[in-house]
Amino acid sequence: MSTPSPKLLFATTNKGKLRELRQLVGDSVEVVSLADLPPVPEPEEDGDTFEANAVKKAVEYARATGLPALADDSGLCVDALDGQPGVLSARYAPGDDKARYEKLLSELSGVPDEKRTASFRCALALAWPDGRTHVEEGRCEGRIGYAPKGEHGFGYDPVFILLDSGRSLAELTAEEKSAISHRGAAFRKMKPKLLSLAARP
Ligand SMILES: O=c1[nH]c(=O)c2ncn([C@@H]3O[C@H](COP(=O)(O)OP(=O)(O)OP(=O)(O)O)[C@@H](O)[C@H]3O)c2[nH]1
Ligand SMILES: [Mg+2]
Repeated sequence: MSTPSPKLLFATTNKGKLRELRQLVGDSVEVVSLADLPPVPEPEEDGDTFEANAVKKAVEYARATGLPALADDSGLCVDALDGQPGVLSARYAPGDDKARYEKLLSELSGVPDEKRTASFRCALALAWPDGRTHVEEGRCEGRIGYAPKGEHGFGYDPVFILLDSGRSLAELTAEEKSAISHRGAAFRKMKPKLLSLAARP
């Protein structure tokens, strides 16, 4: 029996997102990641919204590879910073994730608990090689802590505190995070479209 051909490209360069998307999709759809394919130029993320950037990434990766592509544009919107870093979350500070959340903590120094509210947002875009697209969004509410805690997750997770439990997103297992996260919420809305890719004629 021949190996079945891949049905869906996870079009992200972010290993944390890739890990979460793989766990969310399980074995319901055959997937490949960018690392499995010949190099493809990285789209410029010049949109003003998560949706615009997610669609741009999905369309460009689908055209370049000939595969249906699922792209994720996401970020952290902090109320006391007028929604920043928002779509610029990945570029908020040079260096690594730690440098970025440390900058955030320093920007919020002296800001009291009740004004440290924030939300994670995620737009997931599915694009077919012919240019058709479908977008779903999700969000997760919380507040920014005062020091990092937890070893799981990625990005700003160690400083993002959940309102009900007081735990950081980085203190949750991958399954616990996906059950309440912006990405998990967007993914569950997108899932029927993804399953339709796997359907055999
Ligand atoms: O703590 C976090 N938990 C999350 O669940 C999460 N989701 C997104 N982010 C942050 O938001 C930016 C995304 O930027 P982004 O959408 O452009 O992705 P990226 O550039 O890393 O990869 P790509 O998918 O574009 O290839 C990056 O700084 C991420 O750290 C998160 N941080
Ligand atoms: Mg990016």
